[in-house]
Amino acid sequence: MSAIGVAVIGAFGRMGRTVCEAVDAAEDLELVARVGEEDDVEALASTGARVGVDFTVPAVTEANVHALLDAGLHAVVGTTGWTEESLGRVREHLEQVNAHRSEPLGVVVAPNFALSAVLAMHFAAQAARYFTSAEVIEMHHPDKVDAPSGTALATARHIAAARQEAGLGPVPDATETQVDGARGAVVDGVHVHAVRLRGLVAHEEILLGNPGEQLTIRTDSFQRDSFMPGVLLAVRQVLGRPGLTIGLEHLLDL
Ligand SMILES: NC(=O)C1=CN([C@@H]2O[C@H](COP(=O)(O)OP(=O)(O)OC[C@H]3O[C@@H](n4cnc5c(N)ncnc54)[C@H](O)[C@@H]3O)[C@@H](O)[C@H]2O)C=CC1
Ligand SMILES: O=C(O)C1=N[C@H](C(=O)O)C[C@H](O)C1
Repeated sequence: MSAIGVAVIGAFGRMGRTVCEAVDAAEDLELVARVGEEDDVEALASTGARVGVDFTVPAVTEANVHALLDAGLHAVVGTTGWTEESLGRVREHLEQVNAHRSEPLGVVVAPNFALSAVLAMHFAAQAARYFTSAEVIEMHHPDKVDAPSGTALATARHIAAARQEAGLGPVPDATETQVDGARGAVVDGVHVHAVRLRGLVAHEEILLGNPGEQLTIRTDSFQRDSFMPGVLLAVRQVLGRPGLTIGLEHLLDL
């Protein structure tokens, strides 16, 4: 069987370079294009690429995905910054293009491709209904442009959904006076704190508290290699997953 042609968008960034190496090293994949800021994503139609992998910046990732779909490519996206609205536009675009195609296109968007992070989010959502308090602390390298991290946003939203389903009320918090920002950002009622520190890569702690006890769930990516098994899994599976898939957990049957 011939190798799957892969184009990497954001190929000269931290994640893009690591993805290029991982694709190069995989026997069933062929790296056919490295796309930088000056390159045209729609031109990928003539490169033999079947899947485009996007690790760029929040400001451009949605436009890149639309351009990939217009060029007839599947997309795997790790870039953060997605909203319900931007995901909705991709869903609509997929419906339009797939109505005219014999091989329907798929898009996988995941805030984190590391197995430890995906499991941490999953376990946190499972545990959330048993705890009165829940807070998320994400810790990253200081070159990261967005805060809080996409992973922390997703974690907080999963926790909030689990709390709501279990009928839990707001987390207890008697804070009345504070320095602005001292309690972090509040995402669907869950406080999220962002640390930026030289030496870190990508880390997250989920703190769950009850009277007299605490559960801490922690994930650490010490190297960007940690994201690669998930990225390659998504590249291989997106070919058989028409439409929009949000989160690696769906590819892991969690
Ligand atoms: N889902 C996941 O598992 C992970 C997601 N990320 C996310 O991936 C994104 C990238 O992270 P890093 O690689 O650390 O950032 P980076 O800043 O090192 O790389 C971004 C690259 O995108 C390029 N770029 C910007 N606009 C472009 C365009 N229009 N076309 C092509 N390339 C363009 C930049 O020149 C740069 O080389 C961030 O949103 C980050 O949060 C990072 C690690 C893991
Ligand atoms: O920018 C990063 O480095 C990371 N970004 C993603 C996020 O915002 O969640 C994934 C991981 O945390 C690394």
